[in-house]
Amino acid sequence: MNDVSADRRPYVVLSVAMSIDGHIDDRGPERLLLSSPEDFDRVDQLRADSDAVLVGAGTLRSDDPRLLVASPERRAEREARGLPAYPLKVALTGSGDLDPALRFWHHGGAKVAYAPDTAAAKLAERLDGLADVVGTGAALDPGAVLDDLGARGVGRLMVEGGGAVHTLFLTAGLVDEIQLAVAPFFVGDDAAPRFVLAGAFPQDPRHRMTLAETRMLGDTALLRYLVRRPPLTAADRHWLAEAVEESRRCPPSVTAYSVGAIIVAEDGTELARGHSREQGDPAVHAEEAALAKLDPADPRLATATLYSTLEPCSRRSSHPVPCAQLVRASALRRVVIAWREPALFVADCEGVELLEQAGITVLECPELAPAARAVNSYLELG
Ligand SMILES: NC(=O)C1=CN([C@@H]2O[C@H](COP(=O)(O)OP(=O)(O)OC[C@H]3O[C@@H](n4cnc5c(N)ncnc54)[C@H](OP(=O)(O)O)[C@@H]3O)[C@@H](O)[C@H]2O)C=CC1
Ligand SMILES: Nc1c(N[C@@H]2O[C@H](COP(=O)(O)O)[C@@H](O)[C@H]2O)[nH]c(=O)[nH]c1=O
Repeated sequence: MNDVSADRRPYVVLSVAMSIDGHIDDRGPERLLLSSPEDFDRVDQLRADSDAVLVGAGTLRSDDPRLLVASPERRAEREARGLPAYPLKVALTGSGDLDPALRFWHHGGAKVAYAPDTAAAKLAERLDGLADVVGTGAALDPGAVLDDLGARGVGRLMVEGGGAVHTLFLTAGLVDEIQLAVAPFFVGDDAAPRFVLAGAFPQDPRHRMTLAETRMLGDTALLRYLVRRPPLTAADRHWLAEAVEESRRCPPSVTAYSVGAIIVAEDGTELARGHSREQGDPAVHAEEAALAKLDPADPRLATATLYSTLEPCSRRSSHPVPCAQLVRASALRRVVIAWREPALFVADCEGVELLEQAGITVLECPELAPAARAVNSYLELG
């Protein structure tokens, strides 16, 4: 194993589709289709957005999945960004008993398998170069898996299941986000596989997750939970609401968002604020305008928070440097946003991911998203 610290671990998104009664499959020989076509498309997008996709040995044996990015456009888009067409494929096994004939090993790009040390040597021999095989110590250790993936440059990991693997990562407190698709039917069989097994989950009645988003995908409901984010404070809500007020000052534009941003020191002092297109500059963004008013060496920035009504941009045509990069280049380490950027001007904004990859804490306040969005109701947001 590579010896690296936990701060290089990837952001972990757990994705699962379950029936209303919490099952992720039935007991039949075929894979049960729970997702709607629209939800399968979400899964494909999430794979394309990930650096690695991980499944457990149980899923490999029962479903024999190929675990690819199906869309040629998404693969081309990855390649245009300098990435391999397919994310790294990752398998977890306790026993090391994985058949080299499984389709997993023969499609897509690079593969890596993790197993306890006792099983790893046997598996490496059996796979004979089909995948990198890495021992994680005496047990199958998910933290060691994340350390090794981080050292391989994986910034964003998608965990696709099944139930034992979901339980392993969740009970270890290693999941950042859950994308839970709920299919509109019952399986009605106690013995069918469940989303999770019994276990001690850090998220219990006293530690509730943040429901960041609900989305209708055909007949399937997508629930997006932020799992291990510290809760927002009353001061965070106050300042974000103030940023929404600031966004109302933006000169109208049918080709750009109206955004407000405020930078607040740890002691609650407002340091700077800005809004889109302020002072007659048709291209300036709110975060950029606020940052420009501060000395980059201001020592208060390191413990300050940037409140922005919209996710900082990751690509832009207006100015050369996107706001997520400006924030990364500043001393700021904490960002609170109300609203993720919809796919209107940019297909896939990665502002939050870019910030998190730089170790910046990003918190979302879903209850202020409708207000931030309402200021932009003149745009065709879909
Ligand atoms: N609806 C959905 O979104 C999805 C559904 N599924 C379904 O999930 C089911 C499979 O789930 P499940 O059987 O739980 O299998 P998993 O895919 O979770 O893999 C379980 C295996 O991983 C290894 N493992 C996991 N945790 C540990 C641990 N703590 N210590 C040692 N080894 C560990 C073991 O491998 P080994 O056996 O080699 O020792 C274990 O058998 C299938 O029916 C599949 O269709 C799967 C993915 C998504
Ligand atoms: N049935 C089911 C899922 N099943 C999972 O999808 C994976 C196989 O993908 P592929 O290689 O593309 O065929 C595998 O892990 C399988 O268990 N996923 C979902 O999002 N929704 C669903 O309804």
